Amino acid sequence: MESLLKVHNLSIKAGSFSLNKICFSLKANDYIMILGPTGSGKTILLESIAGLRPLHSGEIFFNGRRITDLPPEQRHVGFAYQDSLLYPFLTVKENILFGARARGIAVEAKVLRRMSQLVEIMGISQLLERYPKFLSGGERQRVSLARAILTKPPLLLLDEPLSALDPGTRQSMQNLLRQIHTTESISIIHVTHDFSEAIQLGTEMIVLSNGSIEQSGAPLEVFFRPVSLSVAKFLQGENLIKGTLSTLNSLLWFKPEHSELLIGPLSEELTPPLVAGSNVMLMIRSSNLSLHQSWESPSGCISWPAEIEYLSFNRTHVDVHCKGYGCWETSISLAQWQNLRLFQGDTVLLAVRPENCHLIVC
Ligand SMILES: Nc1ncnc2c1ncn2[C@@H]1O[C@H](COP(=O)(O)OP(=O)(O)OP(=O)(O)O)[C@@H](O)[C@H]1O
Repeated sequence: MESLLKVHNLSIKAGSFSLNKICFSLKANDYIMILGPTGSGKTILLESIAGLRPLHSGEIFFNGRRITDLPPEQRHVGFAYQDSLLYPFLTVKENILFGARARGIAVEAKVLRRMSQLVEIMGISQLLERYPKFLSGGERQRVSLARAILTKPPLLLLDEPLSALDPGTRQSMQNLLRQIHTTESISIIHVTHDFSEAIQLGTEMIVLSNGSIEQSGAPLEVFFRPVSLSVAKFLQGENLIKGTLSTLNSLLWFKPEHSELLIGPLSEELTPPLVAGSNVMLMIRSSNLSLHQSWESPSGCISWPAEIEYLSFNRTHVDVHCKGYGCWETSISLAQWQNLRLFQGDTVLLAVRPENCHLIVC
């Protein structure tokens, strides 16, 4: 499929910070989530696509047309800023209609009808005559979002658009974004710090670090298979264990540092570039590590004994922290815990399927 947006070798300098040779493309109907530590260049990247930052080098194409030097108003992208940036001397209604007014369509019945529907869904219909300084942070964010999506731009750029919302309002705004993405064919690039938001909404994910793309791909692929330790840590990878690879019976096994345990044999698909003696980090997502009271290893799994160090109870599940050949974290549902009745000091069997042992080269 043709790319709607193509960013090629984009570099930007801002003081001592630089965004380095960013390349990615977005197909019509993609929903790209951009994540990265604070200061990694997420906002600068969005601003450069919107035409608000001059490029140091590189090119941007939109619908096959080079837009690198086009001013923002000729790019037809919607932009909702992290800090809303509403016009202080305009009311909420005038702010929402601002882009439509610039295009001479603010008085059209269908535009006014869409505005009424949006403000109703967003819970801000009672605020239309207010000025921005009399709005809460969450209200300002919703006004900014309404302004960005009113004219159905083919590309929508969102910079942490839901960060100031309470969980309930955030969920309904996520539903709205999913709906406009699918039913109105609006492609979206969305910056967030919230990984669960990225999984719920994104079809693609880009992780930025120090101004470069560190990893991109389907959100769950990046979640379960981070390419580097920094991506794994940023995405709160659990069960990150340092060790080396060893050979046993011509197959590769993982040996945790300071431990006699051999975890394996590892799935051959995961290890082709790796050889015995390689220093690696093993990562097992806690959702892939199961816990058993019987000593029989579940079929097809690698297993080892461990002692429960402590349990941490949540509303729906219990995090179980164990020690045995390393420190391990897994979680079980509250209902499971009620059946198993596990306590601190109990010995259990931990098990994982070989294909869920993800290796990161150190
Ligand atoms: N005009 C400027 N002059 C100098 N440095 C700048 C300028 N604009 C941005 N920066 C710096 O560039 C870096 C990247 O900024 P950016 O706002 O893109 O980060 P971010 O990833 O969006 O961060 P956050 O998650 O905190 O919003 C930061 O260190 C910022 O201080």
